[in-house]
Amino acid sequence: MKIPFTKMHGLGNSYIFLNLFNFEMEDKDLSSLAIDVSNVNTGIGSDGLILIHPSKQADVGMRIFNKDGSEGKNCGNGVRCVAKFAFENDLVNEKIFTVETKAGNVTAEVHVVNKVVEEVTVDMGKPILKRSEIPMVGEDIPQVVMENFEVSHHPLQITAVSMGNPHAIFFVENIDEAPLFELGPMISNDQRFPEGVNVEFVEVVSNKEINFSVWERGSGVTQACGTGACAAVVASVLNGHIPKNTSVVVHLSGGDLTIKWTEDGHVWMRGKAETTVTGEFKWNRNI
Ligand SMILES: N[C@@H](CCC[C@H](N)C(=O)O)C(=O)O
Repeated sequence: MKIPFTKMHGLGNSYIFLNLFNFEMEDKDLSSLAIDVSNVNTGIGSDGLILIHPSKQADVGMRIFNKDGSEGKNCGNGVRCVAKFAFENDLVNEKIFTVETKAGNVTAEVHVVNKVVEEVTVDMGKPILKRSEIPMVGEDIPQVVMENFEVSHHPLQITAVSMGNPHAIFFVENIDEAPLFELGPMISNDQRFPEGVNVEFVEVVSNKEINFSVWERGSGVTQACGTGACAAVVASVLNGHIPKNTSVVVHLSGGDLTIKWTEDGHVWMRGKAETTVTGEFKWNRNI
Protein backbone atom coordinates (compact mmCIF):
# COMPACT_ATOMS: atom_id res chain seq x y z
CA MET A 1 0.00 0.00 0.00
CA LYS A 2 1.54 3.34 -1.07
CA ILE A 3 0.55 6.33 1.04
CA PRO A 4 1.16 9.94 -0.08
CA PHE A 5 2.54 12.16 2.69
CA THR A 6 3.86 15.64 3.43
CA LYS A 7 6.48 16.21 6.11
CA MET A 8 6.08 19.59 7.80
CA HIS A 9 7.40 21.27 10.90
CA GLY A 10 6.74 24.16 13.25
CA LEU A 11 10.12 25.36 14.57
CA GLY A 12 11.61 21.89 14.15
CA ASN A 13 8.69 20.04 15.76
CA SER A 14 8.07 17.74 12.79
CA TYR A 15 5.15 15.54 11.78
CA ILE A 16 4.17 13.35 8.85
CA PHE A 17 0.86 14.69 7.50
CA LEU A 18 -1.66 12.54 5.62
CA ASN A 19 -4.43 14.27 3.66
CA LEU A 20 -7.55 12.19 4.35
CA PHE A 21 -9.61 14.43 2.06
CA ASN A 22 -8.17 12.15 -0.68
CA PHE A 23 -8.26 8.70 0.92
CA GLU A 24 -9.36 6.89 4.11
CA MET A 25 -7.11 5.57 6.87
CA GLU A 26 -9.36 5.66 9.94
CA ASP A 27 -9.87 1.88 9.86
CA LYS A 28 -6.10 1.24 10.05
CA ASP A 29 -3.90 0.74 13.10
CA LEU A 30 -2.96 4.41 13.38
CA SER A 31 -0.77 3.95 16.48
CA SER A 32 1.43 1.47 14.62
CA LEU A 33 1.49 3.77 11.60
CA ALA A 34 2.67 6.67 13.80
CA ILE A 35 5.45 4.54 15.32
CA ASP A 36 6.53 3.30 11.88
CA VAL A 37 6.65 6.66 10.06
CA SER A 38 8.29 8.47 13.00
CA ASN A 39 11.24 6.08 13.16
CA VAL A 40 14.26 7.96 11.83
CA ASN A 41 16.09 4.75 10.88
CA THR A 42 13.38 2.60 9.34
CA GLY A 43 10.64 5.14 8.61
CA ILE A 44 10.63 8.78 7.51
CA GLY A 45 11.60 10.35 10.84
CA SER A 46 9.40 12.75 12.82
CA ASP A 47 7.93 13.58 16.22
CA GLY A 48 4.68 11.88 15.18
CA LEU A 49 1.83 11.60 12.70
CA ILE A 50 -0.98 14.06 11.93
CA LEU A 51 -4.11 13.20 9.95
CA ILE A 52 -5.88 16.06 8.15
CA HIS A 53 -9.50 15.04 7.67
CA PRO A 54 -12.89 16.42 6.61
CA SER A 55 -14.87 17.70 9.60
CA LYS A 56 -18.58 18.14 10.30
CA GLN A 57 -17.98 20.80 12.98
CA ALA A 58 -15.10 22.82 11.50
CA ASP A 59 -13.59 23.70 8.09
CA VAL A 60 -10.92 21.04 8.49
CA GLY A 61 -10.08 18.45 11.16
CA MET A 62 -6.86 17.04 12.60
CA ARG A 63 -5.78 14.10 14.74
CA ILE A 64 -2.27 13.89 16.22
CA PHE A 65 -0.33 10.78 17.24
CA ASN A 66 2.95 11.01 19.15
CA LYS A 67 6.10 9.11 18.21
CA ASP A 68 5.20 6.26 20.61
CA GLY A 69 1.76 5.79 18.98
CA SER A 70 -0.26 7.49 21.74
CA GLU A 71 -2.90 9.97 20.58
CA GLY A 72 -2.67 13.59 21.80
CA LYS A 73 -5.70 15.84 21.93
CA ASN A 74 -4.04 19.03 20.73
CA CYS A 75 -0.88 20.21 19.00
CA GLY A 76 -0.05 23.89 18.53
CA ASN A 77 2.72 23.43 15.97
CA GLY A 78 0.55 20.84 14.23
CA VAL A 79 -2.41 23.25 13.95
CA ARG A 80 -0.20 25.87 12.26
CA CYS A 81 1.06 23.26 9.78
CA VAL A 82 -2.48 21.98 9.12
CA ALA A 83 -3.58 25.57 8.45
CA LYS A 84 -0.73 26.09 5.97
CA PHE A 85 -1.47 22.77 4.25
CA ALA A 86 -5.23 23.41 4.09
CA PHE A 87 -4.83 26.88 2.56
CA GLU A 88 -2.09 25.98 0.07
CA ASN A 89 -3.93 22.82 -1.06
CA ASP A 90 -7.34 24.55 -1.45
CA LEU A 91 -9.05 22.57 1.32
CA VAL A 92 -10.29 26.00 2.51
CA ASN A 93 -11.05 29.20 0.58
CA GLU A 94 -10.66 31.87 3.27
CA LYS A 95 -7.61 33.05 5.21
CA ILE A 96 -9.42 32.64 8.53
CA PHE A 97 -10.96 29.24 9.23
CA THR A 98 -11.63 26.69 11.96
CA VAL A 99 -9.71 23.51 12.74
CA GLU A 100 -11.25 20.64 14.73
CA THR A 101 -8.95 18.99 17.28
CA LYS A 102 -9.81 16.35 19.88
CA ALA A 103 -9.72 19.21 22.43
CA GLY A 104 -12.29 21.27 20.49
CA ASN A 105 -12.23 23.74 17.60
CA VAL A 106 -9.57 26.44 17.22
CA THR A 107 -9.51 29.34 14.76
CA ALA A 108 -6.49 29.86 12.50
CA GLU A 109 -5.47 32.82 10.34
CA VAL A 110 -2.83 32.31 7.65
CA HIS A 111 -0.35 35.08 6.74
CA VAL A 112 0.39 34.71 3.04
CA VAL A 113 3.32 36.05 0.98
CA ASN A 114 3.24 35.26 -2.78
CA LYS A 115 0.61 32.52 -2.25
CA VAL A 116 2.83 30.82 0.36
CA VAL A 117 1.75 30.69 4.00
CA GLU A 118 4.71 32.00 5.99
CA GLU A 119 3.15 32.29 9.45
CA VAL A 120 -0.09 31.34 11.17
CA THR A 121 -1.93 32.94 14.08
CA VAL A 122 -4.14 30.61 16.12
CA ASP A 123 -6.74 31.40 18.75
CA MET A 124 -5.96 28.41 20.97
CA GLY A 125 -8.95 29.02 23.23
CA LYS A 126 -8.97 29.22 27.02
CA PRO A 127 -6.52 27.30 29.24
CA ILE A 128 -7.93 24.77 31.70
CA LEU A 129 -6.59 25.31 35.22
CA LYS A 130 -8.80 23.17 37.52
CA ARG A 131 -6.70 20.30 38.87
CA SER A 132 -9.20 17.52 38.09
CA GLU A 133 -9.57 18.75 34.51
CA ILE A 134 -5.83 18.86 33.75
CA PRO A 135 -6.04 15.98 34.93
CA MET A 136 -3.84 15.77 38.05
CA VAL A 137 -4.59 13.77 41.19
CA GLY A 138 -5.06 15.49 44.56
CA GLU A 139 -7.46 17.95 46.16
CA ASP A 140 -9.54 19.54 43.38
CA ILE A 141 -8.42 23.18 43.59
CA PRO A 142 -9.10 25.80 40.86
CA GLN A 143 -5.39 26.40 40.07
CA VAL A 144 -2.19 24.44 40.64
CA VAL A 145 0.39 27.22 41.03
CA MET A 146 3.89 26.67 42.48
CA GLU A 147 2.81 23.60 44.42
CA ASN A 148 5.55 21.51 46.04
CA PHE A 149 6.29 18.52 43.80
CA GLU A 150 9.12 16.19 44.73
CA VAL A 151 10.60 13.95 42.05
CA SER A 152 13.38 11.53 42.82
CA HIS A 153 14.59 13.64 45.80
CA HIS A 154 14.44 16.87 43.75
CA PRO A 155 12.18 19.39 45.58
CA LEU A 156 10.46 21.13 42.64
CA GLN A 157 7.51 23.53 42.43
CA ILE A 158 4.93 22.85 39.77
CA THR A 159 2.44 25.01 37.89
CA ALA A 160 0.00 22.85 35.88
CA VAL A 161 -1.95 24.06 32.85
CA SER A 162 -4.01 22.26 30.20
CA MET A 163 -4.32 23.61 26.67
CA GLY A 164 -6.59 20.67 25.87
CA ASN A 165 -3.51 18.56 26.69
CA PRO A 166 -1.70 18.54 30.04
CA HIS A 167 1.46 20.54 30.81
CA ALA A 168 3.67 20.66 33.94
CA ILE A 169 5.71 23.88 34.10
CA PHE A 170 8.82 24.37 36.24
CA PHE A 171 10.62 27.73 36.49
CA VAL A 172 14.43 27.61 36.44
CA GLU A 173 17.21 30.21 36.79
CA ASN A 174 19.07 29.06 33.67
CA ILE A 175 17.42 27.10 30.84
CA ASP A 176 20.75 25.51 29.85
CA GLU A 177 20.95 23.86 33.28
CA ALA A 178 17.35 22.56 33.36
CA PRO A 179 17.22 18.82 34.22
CA LEU A 180 15.33 18.03 31.01
CA PHE A 181 16.79 14.60 30.25
CA GLU A 182 17.07 13.54 33.90
CA LEU A 183 13.60 14.52 35.14
CA GLY A 184 11.58 15.00 31.93
CA PRO A 185 10.74 11.31 31.40
CA MET A 186 10.13 10.72 35.13
CA ILE A 187 7.69 13.62 35.48
CA SER A 188 6.00 12.80 32.15
CA ASN A 189 5.11 9.33 33.49
CA ASP A 190 4.50 10.37 37.12
CA GLN A 191 1.42 8.74 38.66
CA ARG A 192 0.12 12.12 39.79
CA PHE A 193 -0.79 12.60 36.10
CA PRO A 194 -3.16 9.75 35.19
CA GLU A 195 -2.92 10.58 31.46
CA GLY A 196 0.79 11.50 31.54
CA VAL A 197 2.00 15.07 31.06
CA ASN A 198 4.15 17.26 28.81
CA VAL A 199 7.04 18.70 30.86
CA GLU A 200 8.34 22.23 30.34
CA PHE A 201 11.19 24.16 31.93
CA VAL A 202 10.92 27.96 31.70
CA GLU A 203 13.45 30.73 32.38
CA VAL A 204 11.90 34.20 32.65
CA VAL A 205 14.13 36.64 30.74
CA SER A 206 11.97 39.76 31.17
CA ASN A 207 8.29 40.66 31.50
CA LYS A 208 7.80 39.86 27.77
CA GLU A 209 10.36 37.16 27.01
CA ILE A 210 10.95 33.60 28.21
CA ASN A 211 13.29 30.71 27.37
CA PHE A 212 11.72 27.28 27.11
CA SER A 213 12.61 23.60 26.78
CA VAL A 214 10.27 20.61 26.63
CA TRP A 215 10.00 16.87 27.16
CA GLU A 216 6.84 15.91 25.29
CA ARG A 217 4.55 13.15 26.47
CA GLY A 218 4.87 10.33 23.92
CA SER A 219 7.71 11.90 21.91
CA GLY A 220 10.48 12.95 24.34
CA VAL A 221 12.61 16.05 23.72
CA THR A 222 11.39 18.08 20.74
CA GLN A 223 12.63 21.39 19.35
CA ALA A 224 9.32 23.11 20.05
CA CYS A 225 5.86 22.58 21.51
CA GLY A 226 3.12 25.07 20.62
CA THR A 227 0.66 24.09 23.33
CA GLY A 228 3.60 23.96 25.76
CA ALA A 229 4.64 27.51 24.86
CA CYS A 230 1.03 28.68 25.43
CA ALA A 231 0.93 26.86 28.79
CA ALA A 232 4.30 28.39 29.75
CA VAL A 233 3.01 31.92 29.13
CA VAL A 234 -0.17 31.20 31.12
CA ALA A 235 1.99 29.83 33.97
CA SER A 236 4.23 32.93 33.79
CA VAL A 237 1.19 35.19 34.14
CA LEU A 238 -0.27 33.11 36.99
CA ASN A 239 3.05 33.48 38.84
CA GLY A 240 3.22 37.24 38.31
CA HIS A 241 6.29 37.15 36.05
CA ILE A 242 4.40 38.61 33.08
CA PRO A 243 1.31 40.86 32.97
CA LYS A 244 -1.78 39.50 31.22
CA ASN A 245 -2.46 40.86 27.70
CA THR A 246 1.27 41.04 26.88
CA SER A 247 2.82 39.72 23.64
CA VAL A 248 5.46 37.33 24.92
CA VAL A 249 8.35 36.06 22.79
CA VAL A 250 8.98 32.42 23.66
CA HIS A 251 12.46 31.23 22.67
CA LEU A 252 12.33 27.50 21.88
CA SER A 253 15.25 25.36 20.60
CA GLY A 254 13.82 25.55 17.05
CA GLY A 255 12.94 29.28 16.98
CA ASP A 256 10.51 31.81 18.43
CA LEU A 257 6.75 31.91 18.99
CA THR A 258 4.75 34.97 20.01
CA ILE A 259 2.07 34.17 22.57
CA LYS A 260 -0.51 36.40 24.25
CA TRP A 261 -3.05 35.53 26.98
CA THR A 262 -5.71 38.19 26.49
CA GLU A 263 -8.20 39.69 28.96
CA ASP A 264 -11.06 37.58 27.51
CA GLY A 265 -9.14 34.46 28.61
CA HIS A 266 -8.06 33.30 25.14
CA VAL A 267 -4.48 32.35 24.32
CA TRP A 268 -3.15 33.50 20.94
CA MET A 269 -0.14 31.93 19.24
CA ARG A 270 1.72 33.22 16.18
CA GLY A 271 4.61 31.48 14.43
CA LYS A 272 6.03 29.78 11.37
CA ALA A 273 4.94 26.58 9.65
CA GLU A 274 7.15 24.97 7.00
CA THR A 275 7.03 22.14 4.47
CA THR A 276 10.07 19.85 4.36
CA VAL A 277 9.25 17.27 1.69
CA THR A 278 6.38 15.47 -0.04
CA GLY A 279 6.43 11.88 -1.25
CA GLU A 280 4.89 8.48 -0.73
CA PHE A 281 5.82 5.53 1.43
CA LYS A 282 5.01 1.84 1.41
CA TRP A 283 3.24 0.49 4.48
CA ASN A 284 2.71 -3.23 4.80
CA ARG A 285 0.70 -3.55 8.03
CA ASN A 286 -3.11 -3.82 8.12
CA ILE A 287 -3.66 -3.88 4.38
N1 LIG B 1 4.10 19.17 19.85
C1 LIG B 1 2.78 19.49 20.18
C2 LIG B 1 2.07 18.69 21.22
C3 LIG B 1 1.91 17.21 20.77
C4 LIG B 1 1.07 16.36 21.70
C5 LIG B 1 1.68 16.15 23.06
N2 LIG B 1 2.91 15.43 23.01
C6 LIG B 1 0.65 15.43 23.96
O1 LIG B 1 0.68 14.18 24.02
O2 LIG B 1 -0.15 16.10 24.58
C7 LIG B 1 2.50 20.98 20.20
O3 LIG B 1 3.12 21.68 19.38
O4 LIG B 1 1.62 21.44 20.92
